[in-house]
This record gives sequence, C-alpha cells and structure tokens, in this order.
Amino acid sequence: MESILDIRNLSIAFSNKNIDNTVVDGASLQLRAGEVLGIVGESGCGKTTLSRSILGLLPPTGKIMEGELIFEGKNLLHLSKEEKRKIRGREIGMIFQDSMTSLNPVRKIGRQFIETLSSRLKIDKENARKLAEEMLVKVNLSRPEKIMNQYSFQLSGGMRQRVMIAMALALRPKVLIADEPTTALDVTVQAQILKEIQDLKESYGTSIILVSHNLGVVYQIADTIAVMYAGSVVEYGEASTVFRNPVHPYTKALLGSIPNLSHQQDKLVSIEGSPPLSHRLPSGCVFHPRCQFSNEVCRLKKPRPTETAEGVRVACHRQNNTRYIEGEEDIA
Ligand SMILES: Nc1ncnc2c1ncn2[C@@H]1O[C@H](COP(=O)(O)OP(=O)(O)OP(=O)(O)O)[C@@H](O)[C@H]1O
Repeated sequence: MESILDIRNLSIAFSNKNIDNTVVDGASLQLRAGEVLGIVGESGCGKTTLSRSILGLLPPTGKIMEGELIFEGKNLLHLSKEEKRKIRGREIGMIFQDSMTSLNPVRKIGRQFIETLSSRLKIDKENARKLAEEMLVKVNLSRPEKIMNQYSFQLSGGMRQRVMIAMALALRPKVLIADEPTTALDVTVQAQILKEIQDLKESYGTSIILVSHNLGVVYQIADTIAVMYAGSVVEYGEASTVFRNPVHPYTKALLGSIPNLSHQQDKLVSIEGSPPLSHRLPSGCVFHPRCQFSNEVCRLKKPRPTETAEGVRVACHRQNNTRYIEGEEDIA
C-alpha cells in the first residue's frame, strides 16, 4: 500500500551558541493510509521534535538539516506558509501534550469551536455547533452546552485538553499526529479518547502517528511501531512482529521492562545507565554504552538499518553481523 506520509532520512538539529546538536538523525518512516504508527522511546529521544517538524512547528532554534517530508506526493518542506496553513488542521491534524495553551483565553469555547469548524469544513454555524457538541460528548464532556459557553480559564487542564482533542478530531484530518495526547488525563478518559482515535481510523481511514512513552497504549492501537533512541530509529516494523519478537537490544530491554507485555523474559529488565545528551552523542552506535553486547564495531561505526526476515528494519551491528575492518572508510 502506498504511504500517505513518507519521512525520508530526516535529520533535525537545535543550535546552541552556533553549535548544532543533532536530535533526530536520519529517520526514515512511512505512514500508510489508515494505519496507526506508534513512535516510542525514552524522554528526550526526539519523538516530539520529529512529529512537530512534520507541520513546520519546530521552535526557532530547531532546523531540518537534511531529508524530505512527503505528504501525498508533495514535499512539505517546500510549501509556502499559506500552503502549510491550509494543510494544518484540515489535512494533517495534531494534538500535542500542551495543546491546551492553543485556546484563545478571551473568546468562549463555543465561538472558537464553531468558527474553526465552519471555516475549515465549509459548513454553516448551526451544523458546526451540532458537530462541536457531538464531539465534546465523544471526548467525555457530558454537558457540551455549558462548556461551549465558557472561557478556557474556567475549565480544568484535562477538560481543555479534551476540547482541543474534540476540535482536532472534528476536522477529520487525513493524518492525525497525536503526541502523548492523553498523558495528563485520568485512565477512564484516556481509554475513551483512545477509542475515539481508533474510531476515526476505522470510520474515515485516518492515518495516525501516535507518539507515546506508554507502550501499553501503543500496543493496543498501533499497526506499526518505530522505536527511537537518542535521535535514531533503532527498530521499525509491524507492531505485532516487534512486540512478539523484538530484535534490537534496546527494544528488547524496553519491552522487557513492562511485565504484561513481556513475552521474552520472565523478569523485569532494567536498562542500566541513562540516554546520552544530544550534545554528547557517543561515537558509533548511539546505544553502545548501555548495550550488553557492544564491541569494537559498535563503538566505532554507526549501524545502518537493515531488514530482518520478518520485514522489520533494525539498526544494530549484531543483527547485521557487521565486522570491523581496519582502515575501512565509513567508520564514524
Ligand atoms: N527548544 C529546544 N531547544 C534546544 N533543545 C531542545 C529543544 N526542544 C527539545 N530539545 C532537545 O531535543 C532532544 C529531543 O527532545 P524531544 O522533546 O523531541 O524528545 P521526546 O522524545 O519527545 O521527549 P519527551 O517524551 O520528554 O517529550 C532533547 O535532547 C531535548 O533536550
């Protein structure tokens, strides 16, 4: 199946005092129509930076150093501001952890919601109101008329987040980027919202990128999964295959650290050490200082992703059977 969004060899850096720190390094991922791609990894591995870059929402110090972002055949990096604005929300929607800050504090929720829906979906105000109220109920806000009549400061953080989720879902984008959408919400509401996200996929064929540090959530709804470590995608493939048979030592440790998902180990595995800081990335394989299998090749050479017999892309010398040859040119 053809991909709706193709992330090709994407590298992103933040500059600090004229030094570029690479925080996403050569990521390549494909999102196919109607599928959920889960991106997982420890805090700071680059998940948010990668997902924000898709809509050109990097902070001012962040820049794309290399790569392409192809959406329905068009490179998003070559679009004008106006073209990007048209795509944002309607074609590619997003829900971020801090999306509650995007509500306008001096306008009632209803007015904002209705204006967004009527201008983006080209529907009249009455239909926009109905749709808005319907969506508020779907995200578990049971008295929509009351909420429509309130200002954002009158709502709790969790309610504001749900309003933003309702708005993003109501626009029925072709692609939805959801970055830790439910982290701040309680478990019952989380389940409700994940169900809504899944329904969106099933009813409208929406393709979804779900960024999460919660492997349980990704396990429930992702079709494919990308595991990131220190800016690199270390393993990427069908979620069921990766969960059943993780190959990269980091993925194994990550999955092994969750008891009810652990099919490989009987006991909890904790990964010793902590991820490297972006301005102090190790040479060779970024995971080698924490990897129990690392050897000289891993210390010197960055592994290239290769495909396993099960079609999973893994960046690990052990998997590739790479040997260090003295004098070889591409040693990092
Ligand atoms: N505005 C910024 N300026 C400089 N560095 C940044 C900025 N935002 C993020 N970074 C750095 O980029 C790297 C990746 O951060 P990012 O937020 O993308 O990771 P993440 O995996 O989404 O983490 P989390 O789960 O905590 O959100 C980190 O090293 C972080 O410190």
